[in-house]
Formats: sequence, structure tokens, C-alpha cells
Amino acid sequence: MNKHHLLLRGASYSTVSLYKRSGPPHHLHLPARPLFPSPGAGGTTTAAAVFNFFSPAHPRQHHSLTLSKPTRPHHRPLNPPTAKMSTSTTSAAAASPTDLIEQSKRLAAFQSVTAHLVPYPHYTRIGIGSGSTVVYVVEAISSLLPRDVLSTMTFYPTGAQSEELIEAAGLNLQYINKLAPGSLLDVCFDGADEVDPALNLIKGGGACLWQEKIVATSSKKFVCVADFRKISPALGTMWKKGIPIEVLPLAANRVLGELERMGSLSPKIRPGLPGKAGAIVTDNGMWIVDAPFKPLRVTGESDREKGEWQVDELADALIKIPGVAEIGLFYGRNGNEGQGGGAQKPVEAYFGMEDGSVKVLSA
Ligand SMILES: O=C(CO)[C@H](O)[C@H](O)COP(=O)(O)O
Repeated sequence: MNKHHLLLRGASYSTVSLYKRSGPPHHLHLPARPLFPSPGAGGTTTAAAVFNFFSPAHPRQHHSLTLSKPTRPHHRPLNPPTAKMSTSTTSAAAASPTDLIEQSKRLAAFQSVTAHLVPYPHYTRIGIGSGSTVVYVVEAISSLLPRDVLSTMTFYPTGAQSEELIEAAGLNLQYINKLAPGSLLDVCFDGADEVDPALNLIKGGGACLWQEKIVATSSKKFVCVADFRKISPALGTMWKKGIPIEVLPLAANRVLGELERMGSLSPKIRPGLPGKAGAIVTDNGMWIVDAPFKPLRVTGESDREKGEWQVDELADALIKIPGVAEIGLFYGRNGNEGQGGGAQKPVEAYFGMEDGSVKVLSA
């Protein structure tokens, strides 16, 4: 057993680098949770925390690390472990709304990767979702994990955007169609357009929902990463554009009629403008229909006469419409309930908040 004792300044750390007189630094990854009591609970008391863990660089060596906190109280939220990030987080109050949203996505990405990937160097197959938040997930993976660990991992995209992200970061790329029957990815990270308290999701704002669902359900666990705007009491409350539905182009008008009959409020074929005239075409050659419904009930039953649906009942009805390839409702089981894969809901959702903290909802 290797014993280390460090005196740290600050509230929380996710990576500690030990520099030796010679040779490369030794990176130790810590759990993403506050290490010490909050200042209000006794900021003048010296505290210590002991961790037993393995370093990815030396997986056979068992380490014990004792962290001691200085007596000065702290008032800062958890910071991702880069100097750049620390600076932007502490200036969050003065940030523009766009900066604030980007910072919150990045915070959530770093914390989710720290919690689910950094302590588990044996994870080798990772799914990468689509959208603007996932950009920060890939940044977090690239910057938090040592190169020799990354070289043992393979990353599975959910469309053209995440394929480019993986390649640009110099990570190993593999396609989900190469996953052997019965095999699963260890974990998959993806964003969402809206998240309800039961962790049902609306996805597909970026038109990648079909491959996203295939990758999520091919993973042992799905981790959702988002910003504060995505937290919702009921799907359809915050995301007003409607549930994205991937359809066979020749069936699109028929699907629209069926959706109206089910109570959807003005479903529409998503246009490709400004980039493309006509309908948007997905990575799979399909179209997207956006179908707004009244806010979806998390529990209870649907009242179909009134067009008021419970999430699972609506999802089950939508997926049965002929011509529908896949729907942007992620519902049913979560990863904890289906360890063998097949679950659409995340095991955890990380939300970067306006105050610089990260809120975590667990299944
Ligand atoms: O489902 C998706 C793409 O099909 C995205 O995950 C969702 O639209 C969230 O995107 P962003 O991170 O840009 O807010």
C-alpha cells in the first residue's frame, strides 16, 4: 500500500497530481463529492478525509490518500479540475446568459465524467451522444483521463457530429454495428432537451434520436448531462417544440394525421432551413416530425379524450404508428433496473445550475 498525505486548499478535488523527483507525474482521481464539511458546519475546524483507490496509471497498486483541509473556511462550489474552468466558474455571476448556459453545461459534463469514468479505469467501451453539451463531455474525457488509459478505451458515436468529435479529440472510434451480439457498452453519456422528475427524457432536438436510443440501450448505464433549462416538472412544459419523431419520408403526412388524431397540437415536419431547403434529413435518411402534446403525466393514467397522456402510454402508442422509425421519448426502465442493457432512461442526470453548482438526479 502506498500512503500519501496532502494538505489541500479548497473545497473539492477530482484529480490530484503527485510530482516525483524524476519520471512522469502520478494522477490520482477522486470521487466527485465534497470532501469536507461545509463552512457553515464548522469552517474553522481542520478536517481530514481518507480514500482508498487505484490509480489508472498503476492499476495494480493500492493507494491510501489522506487529505487535510486548511483551517480557513471556503465558499466556492465544486470546480472542474482545470485552471480555465475555475476562472470561468467563479465569475459566473457576471457572465452573459449564453456564457452562463455554456459554463453550466461544462460543469455538468466534468462532474458526470469524474463520477462515472475517472474512478473506473476498467471501462473500455463508451457511448458518446450528440448535441452541444456532449462537446464538453468529450473535452472532460480527454482532459481528465491520462493518455495511456484513453488508449485502452473505444468510443461509439450516435451520429456524424459525435463521430467528428471523437476523431478530433484523438480518441479511438468504433461503430455500434461492430458491437458483438450480447455485448454492451460500459457507459454512455448524452444530453437531453427536457428531463422530468422520473428521468423520462425528450431527446432529438439535434435530430440524432434514433442512433442515440440504440447506443443508450446498448449500454450498461446511460448518464444524462444537461443544463438548468432542461429540468422540468412534466415533459412538454419547458420544451415546447414537441416530441421529435423520426419518420420514413413517404409516411410523414400519414403520421401527421395520426398524431393530430391523438391530440398533438399542430405537429410539423421539421424544416432543414437555413442549411437545407425542404425537410431536415437525419443521419439515417429519415425526416423528423415535431409533435407537441399537453404536458405529459409522470404517473397515473392518460385521458385520451382530452389529449392528456401519461409518458409511457403515449410512447407505446407513438412507436406503433406505421412509418414511425423511432421516437424522442426515452422512457420505461433505467439502467439500474436493466443491468443487461435495453434501458432508455438514465441512471443519473447531471444539471449545471446557474449558481455554479451541479444538481444530480438519480434513478
Ligand atoms: O437529443 C439530442 C440530439 O438529438 C441532444 O442530446 C439534445 O438535443 C440536447 O442538445 P444540447 O446538448 O445541444 O442542448
